Amino acid sequence: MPPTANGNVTLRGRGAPKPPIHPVEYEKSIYQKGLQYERPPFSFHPEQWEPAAEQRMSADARGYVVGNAGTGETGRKNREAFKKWSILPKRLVTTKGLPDLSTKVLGQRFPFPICVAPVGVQCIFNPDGERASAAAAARDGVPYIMSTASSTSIEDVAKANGDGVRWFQLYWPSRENDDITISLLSRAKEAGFSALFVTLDTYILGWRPSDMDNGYNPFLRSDNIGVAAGFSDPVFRSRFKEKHGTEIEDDLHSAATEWTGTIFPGLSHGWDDIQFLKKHWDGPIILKGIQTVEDAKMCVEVGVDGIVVSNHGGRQVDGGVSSLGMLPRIVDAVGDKLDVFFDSGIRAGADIAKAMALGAKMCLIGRPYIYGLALGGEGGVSHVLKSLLGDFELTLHLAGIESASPEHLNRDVLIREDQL
Ligand SMILES: Cc1cc2nc3c(=O)[nH]c(=O)nc-3n(C[C@H](O)[C@H](O)[C@H](O)COP(=O)(O)O)c2cc1C
Ligand SMILES: O=C(O)C(=O)c1ccccc1
Repeated sequence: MPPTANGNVTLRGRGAPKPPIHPVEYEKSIYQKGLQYERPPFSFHPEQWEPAAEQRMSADARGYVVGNAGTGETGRKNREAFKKWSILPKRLVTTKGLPDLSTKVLGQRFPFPICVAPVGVQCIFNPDGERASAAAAARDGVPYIMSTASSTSIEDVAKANGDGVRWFQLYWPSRENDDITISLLSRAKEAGFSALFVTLDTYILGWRPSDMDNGYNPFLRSDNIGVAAGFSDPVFRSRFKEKHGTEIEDDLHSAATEWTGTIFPGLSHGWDDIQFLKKHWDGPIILKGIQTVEDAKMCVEVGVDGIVVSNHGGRQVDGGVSSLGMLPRIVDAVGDKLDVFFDSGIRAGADIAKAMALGAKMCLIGRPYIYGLALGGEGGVSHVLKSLLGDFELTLHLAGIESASPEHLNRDVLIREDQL
């Protein structure tokens, strides 16, 4: 095995992950161990993760995670968009080692171009929920984005993530609740979250037939599993007491309803409000849910550090455009002015390669790691992350692509299938 190309990547700042193992080592160890030793908790086939996890979940959890908005058209388009592009493998490309998978975002170099997407209420899928996924991400050298809608408190997620890199995703309360927003941001900062991802596409949940068929809202379960991040907030707690005259614990249902209404306020903020976040967050700000060139240009204008080209996995606007479809235009318009992250539809290593070739600097992994969590807790999340990275690494290596940097992984390595 050639020496690792990225073994000596250095990371600045707090929370830099330990040098991770090279993804291909995962494959090597599996072949070497064969069937004699411990096997991964479930299949390596990325397309089997969803059906396998579905079998393990309750109908409610299944509908919630697999479900999309409306007819599911945008969810399907997200996947179809990847199939329109194909990789052009090159031959007799001599290299000194395996490809360098590192990427630079937010002024820092990271060993791998993936991070864990913010996904709410993970205790639905495994009792360890966010603790398990945050621990796996840290172990595998992948940044973890914690959702405001987590079923674990900010401080407990930070603890599980240890010296990993962690970023906080904000579901942004409306401006009359600025004190709650400030409290969430200061707790996140205090707990070592170094960047702020602000989700713009979900000020109210989309039209979700599966959840409505099941009468299911993960926040409003009788066991109150979905609300830990809010119930642990001192400002939310005192606001609730002022308003209702009781402690949260004395009226859990009202408190859960109140928390849902706080982080999904029903109306959108405006571009002017971004200045408020800049004032109260000392660190990079990334706006998540961008799908148009016009909005991407506005993000440059208001002076944020990055965007996530995302349609929330097709869960918000049914009939909306595919996220990958919009990526190249958005990159052309703003790619040299801020960092472009990408999600919605990544399911395998080749998908990461295609999104990066179209200009993304880092991809957020969404549903696949939740399937890993449902199938195998922390080990399951780790298996998914390592599998995606190993698959990505060998895809680049065997296509003669020397690194994940734009110098090597760019549009020249892709061709449109419909133009052949
Ligand atoms: C069950 C579930 C819960 C999610 N919760 C959040 C959330 O709390 N905050 C957020 O910004 N995005 C959330 N998302 C969206 C993801 O961050 C990401 O954009 C999406 O999963 C990408 O699509 P994909 O999983 O189909 O690749 C959620 C997605 C799913 C599937
Ligand atoms: O389902 C989602 O997409 C989402 O963002 C969410 C997260 C937590 C609770 C409810 C919805």
